[in-house]
Amino acid sequence: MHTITEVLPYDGQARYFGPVLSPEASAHFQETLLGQIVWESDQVFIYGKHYITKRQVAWYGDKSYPYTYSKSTKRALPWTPALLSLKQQIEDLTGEVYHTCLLNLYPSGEEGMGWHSDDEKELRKNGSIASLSLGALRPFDFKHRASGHKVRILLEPGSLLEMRGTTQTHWLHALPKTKKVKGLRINLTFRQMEQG
Ligand SMILES: O=C(O)CCC(=O)C(=O)O
Ligand SMILES: [Fe+2]
Repeated sequence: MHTITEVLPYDGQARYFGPVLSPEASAHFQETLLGQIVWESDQVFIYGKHYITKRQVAWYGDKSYPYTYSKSTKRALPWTPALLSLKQQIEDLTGEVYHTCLLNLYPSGEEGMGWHSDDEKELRKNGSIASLSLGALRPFDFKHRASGHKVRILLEPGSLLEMRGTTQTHWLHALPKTKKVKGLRINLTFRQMEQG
């Protein structure tokens, strides 16, 4: 069984399960996803300037759900067998059902993700988001919107973090850049849609 650690002190729940995949299974899924997922570069706008990131993204789901970010809309691709297998394992662990998955590929520690919350209107309000990490170990930060309180955790290879309840309302999260990490990391966030 997994020892689940609650990482937020108040105003939401973020449950860290630790590694839920063996190193062998993690390596297998990492290779499969690298080869089979349709990865695309992300676009960001910073102070009105347009940048193409080295981070790559992909969007999969039960149906062709639209997903809008950085002013562009993508449609979810159908699940691959590897994604369905991971989705099933994660649903068994969390007791939730997910409709979509956003994948992020960080080639090294030089790529990260800035402060945000996953509170788009397409997502179920106060739903569950299950974040599975493959590859390099990376720190992951939470910041409370009102108090500024910060919490840092380490996302181990093969680990699962579930954010639920009012987490997205009260807390921001980020994947900080770090020069210390040379290896690649893949993150999968399984999400519940409002129209799921
Ligand atoms: O890579 C991560 O761990 C974070 C990804 C994330 O926050 C997101 O996709 O919304
Ligand atoms: Fe996020």
